[in-house]
Amino acid sequence: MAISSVKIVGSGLIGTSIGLALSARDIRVQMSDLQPAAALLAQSLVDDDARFENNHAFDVVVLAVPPSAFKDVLAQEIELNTLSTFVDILSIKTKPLLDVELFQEILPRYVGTHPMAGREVAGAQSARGDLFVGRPWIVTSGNVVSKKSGDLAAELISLCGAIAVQMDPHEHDQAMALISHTPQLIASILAAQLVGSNTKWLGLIGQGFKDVTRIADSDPQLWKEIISENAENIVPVLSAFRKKLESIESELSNPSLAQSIIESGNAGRKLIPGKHGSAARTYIYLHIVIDDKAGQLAAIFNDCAKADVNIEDVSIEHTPGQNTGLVTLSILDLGKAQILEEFLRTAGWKVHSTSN
Ligand SMILES: NC(=O)C1=CN([C@@H]2O[C@H](COP(=O)(O)OP(=O)(O)OC[C@H]3O[C@@H](n4cnc5c(N)ncnc54)[C@H](O)[C@@H]3O)[C@@H](O)[C@H]2O)C=CC1
Ligand SMILES: O=C(O)C(=O)Cc1ccc(O)cc1
Repeated sequence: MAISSVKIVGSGLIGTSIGLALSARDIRVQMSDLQPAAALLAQSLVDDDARFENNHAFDVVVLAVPPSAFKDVLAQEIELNTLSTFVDILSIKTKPLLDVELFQEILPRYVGTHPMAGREVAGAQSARGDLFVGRPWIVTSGNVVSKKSGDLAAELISLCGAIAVQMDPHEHDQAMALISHTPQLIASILAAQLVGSNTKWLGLIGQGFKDVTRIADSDPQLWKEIISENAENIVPVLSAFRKKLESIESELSNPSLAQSIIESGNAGRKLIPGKHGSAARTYIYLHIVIDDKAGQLAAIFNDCAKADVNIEDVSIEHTPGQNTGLVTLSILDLGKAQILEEFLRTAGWKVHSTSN
């Protein structure tokens, strides 16, 4: 392993999550931030015992700041770290590259990246060491990067448990417009429709609305930067969306049109890859009705281990006050799912299977 120490500039959600992941793999980490309180909190969470000399040569310096702070932080860190590899994790890639290109001499030591994992809540207090596990982590720097720096960035991504995906910066920004930035805008606009609406109706809101609008809780200060800096790529996606809305507006009373809208959505959802960013998979779901008492979940997992069947995912539905709950296990292999279903049924569980 080549990385032994890392400096992380920006002790917020992403910087601290990277720090936690690295520290768990015995990498020494220094957290830093414009706000001393943020840096102190992050350092306590990540690696309270870390002590570095003033002129310590970090293997990697991670720039985990908002886009607006990027250029100044980069200039400052280049001065301080004459040998380090620099890795940024900004959500946009074309504009920051122009800033990096002002420092031609560091291009071989500079790797632009973007972890495709995050949360709608900011700050070190929201960080999670497992945030990146199994997630794609885009790398947008190409041939100009030295082998050493490329390898260090790849190692950092791997230590965080993520999967590196190579991409051109322009293509990255176009892709983000479709899969991240326009959805953020639409979720925000949808949630904003609630403002001033009937409070009795608000009390009826269920999980569907919450699922679709979770990211409407995102940080306006960060997103004003991401959206405005990628406006060029977002506008065509938004226009196509607007045209679609206009085309269906006058015809919604037509049941077959309404059906085709929902069917197109079903088709789009099926295209979303499953675990590890691979192609969409077909899962077998085992639904287990459980009694509302302590230890049920542990007992199910215990039986899964006894049956030697790998569980890809698990979800729990439970209504407070109701004396039953529903645990759903996702299994990839049909044969294994059948073995587990039989095993659990014999062990006394109420099991029902479905597939997607
Ligand atoms: N929030 C998310 O889900 C994701 C965010 N990103 C990117 O990560 C970067 C950071 O975002 P978050 O961690 O969510 O934000 P955050 O607000 O949680 O953390 C940013 C931190 O940077 C610090 N900072 C600001 N200016 C600074 C400066 N000049 N010097 C040192 N520190 C400075 C702030 O004080 C704050 O602690 C952004 O560029 C964002 O695009 C990437 C993937 C996901
Ligand atoms: O909260 C979520 O699910 C996200 O998808 C967060 C996110 C925000 C910004 C990014 O650049 C990448 C991921």
